[in-house]
Amino acid sequence: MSFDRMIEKIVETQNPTVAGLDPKLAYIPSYILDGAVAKYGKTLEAAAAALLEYNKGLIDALCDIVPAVKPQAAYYEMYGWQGVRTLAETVAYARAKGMFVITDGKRNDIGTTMEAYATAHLGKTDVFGEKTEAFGADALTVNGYLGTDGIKPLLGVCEAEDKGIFVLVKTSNPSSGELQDQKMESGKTVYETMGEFCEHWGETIMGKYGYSGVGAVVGATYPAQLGEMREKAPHTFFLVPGYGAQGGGADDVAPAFDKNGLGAIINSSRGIMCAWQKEKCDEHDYAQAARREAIRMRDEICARIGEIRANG
Ligand SMILES: O=c1ccn([C@@H]2O[C@H](COP(=O)(O)O)[C@@H](O)[C@H]2O)c(=O)[nH]1
Repeated sequence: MSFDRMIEKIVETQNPTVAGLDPKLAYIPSYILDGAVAKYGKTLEAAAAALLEYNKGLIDALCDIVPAVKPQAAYYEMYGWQGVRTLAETVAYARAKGMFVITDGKRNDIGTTMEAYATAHLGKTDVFGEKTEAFGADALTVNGYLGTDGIKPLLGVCEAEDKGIFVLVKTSNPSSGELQDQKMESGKTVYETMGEFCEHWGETIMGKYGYSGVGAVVGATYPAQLGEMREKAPHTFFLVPGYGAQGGGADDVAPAFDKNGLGAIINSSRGIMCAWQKEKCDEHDYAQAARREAIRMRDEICARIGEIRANG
């Protein structure tokens, strides 16, 4: 019902990062693509099979050092139902390897439809009286801008199934301020108000480390707002995208952490997935290149957290 399981994985691996799994065919080594095309032809089936093999290689190489993965649903939906099946298989594979899985779906809708999303991604679907996990993630990203009606259905599922949600608060993209930075009548910004909602929504699903099961997405590309929200939303765990490919670095993400070095998990997707292309190494070494980048990222961020803690 909270992020306790994720926090425990972060502490166990001593690594507050999450590897994004946003696979595109352009990132996948040709030996994997050629094998899939030889088997299935130039079809969606081949693309989905290539994605799965690529993801499994990454998960195998990362599962002992990285606590979590974040598959972004759009990269799977792009390949039709075959791609969506790969999403479900990726989630199951990562969980079987002990990783915490955050499905980045940014779902939102009115109450009854949100109930269906909650059941699909975090809960158990009733199939002719039998309860079955459909996608089975540990956490889901959601958009809270439809208000409490759109979030409440998730809270019950989070409590019953020990799952969590990350609500979009201050996103990493360049135009996020067009709406999110606007001042409301209260004098507070829209993102600050959404952060307050997260604190409130999480009150009933509080965990033993002081963080609830309602987290917030706050971008690494806005370090000042990360620091501001860390103070203003002390019970809200942050999922921080924008490190690496979007320009964020260790200094930028440092304000996301609390005095114990917890409170945030930093995402890198392209930085880890495409490390083999950046390194220009042998394509057969793609998963080990991802591991090298994950270790570099972990060490850079942990060193920065350590400096801050040492300086009080
Ligand atoms: O504000 C947001 C919310 C979500 N994202 C997602 O995170 C990853 C970032 O990928 P990189 O390759 O590390 O840039 C991607 O899945 C986005 O959809 C975000 O970037 N910003």
